[in-house]
Amino acid sequence: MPQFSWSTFLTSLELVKRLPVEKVSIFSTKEQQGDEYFLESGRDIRLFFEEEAKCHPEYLKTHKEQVVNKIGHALHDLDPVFRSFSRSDSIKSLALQLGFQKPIPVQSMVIFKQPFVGGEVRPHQDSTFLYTSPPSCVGLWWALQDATIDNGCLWVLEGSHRCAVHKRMCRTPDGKSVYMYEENSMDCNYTKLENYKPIECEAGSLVILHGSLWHFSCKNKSSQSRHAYSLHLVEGKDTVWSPDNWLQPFKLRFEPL
Ligand SMILES: O=C(O)CCC(=O)C(=O)O
Ligand SMILES: [Fe+2]
Repeated sequence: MPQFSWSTFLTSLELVKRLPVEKVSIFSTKEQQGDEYFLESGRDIRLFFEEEAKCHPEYLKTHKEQVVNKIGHALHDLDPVFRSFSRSDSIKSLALQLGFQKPIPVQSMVIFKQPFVGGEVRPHQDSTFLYTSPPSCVGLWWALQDATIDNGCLWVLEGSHRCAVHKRMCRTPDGKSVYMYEENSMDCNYTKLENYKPIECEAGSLVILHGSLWHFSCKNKSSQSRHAYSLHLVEGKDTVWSPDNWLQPFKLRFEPL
């Protein structure tokens, strides 16, 4: 198993300090992220904030490290420390063991689940956002801190990796916003939260998420943060990256491991 490189964690804290608060972009899984700042973050490194930050713009400027929700989405290409970790031999070897022939990292995020304000991530399948034909997305999620029920660990719907990809988030033809599209009818009941199981794990643990697996995480109501690094791979051999995915390679081409 690829060991997490702790220098990447320190780098993410440095990035939060260094990156400008150009725009108070709030990350929410309740509303669609249709704005330009989000849509162009696929091939850049950008900061997103908790909903609470919207009401406290001054606080955000002085204490952004306490209200940052995530940094994304091309750390694995653009930041040298994240790049060397995300493209290490051990991650490539893991991807090959998982059955990838030409693994391509397409998205990376440091997800901060801050004490008291860290927001929920609603139930979803990762292939909804990173769709290939046929679907091939796999998420690698490292706990940077112990993840518990109290601080908002992942919850997964066992067996749902066998479900079809229910919805897709697509870019509108003008490229300026996104909409949800029902790709397949609902073949598993993902709405019953009591059927999900918590994945509590220690700092450094790696959780591998099949792109069709339904998962969510709750708001962090505790005083302990629950930060994570998440890297998504897709298959580059005999698959097609959907031209209407929100995340497009544009000038920064996708590069296999
Ligand atoms: O860390 C979380 O709470 C959610 C992460 C997630 O959905 C992902 O990495 O695919
Ligand atoms: Fe996810």
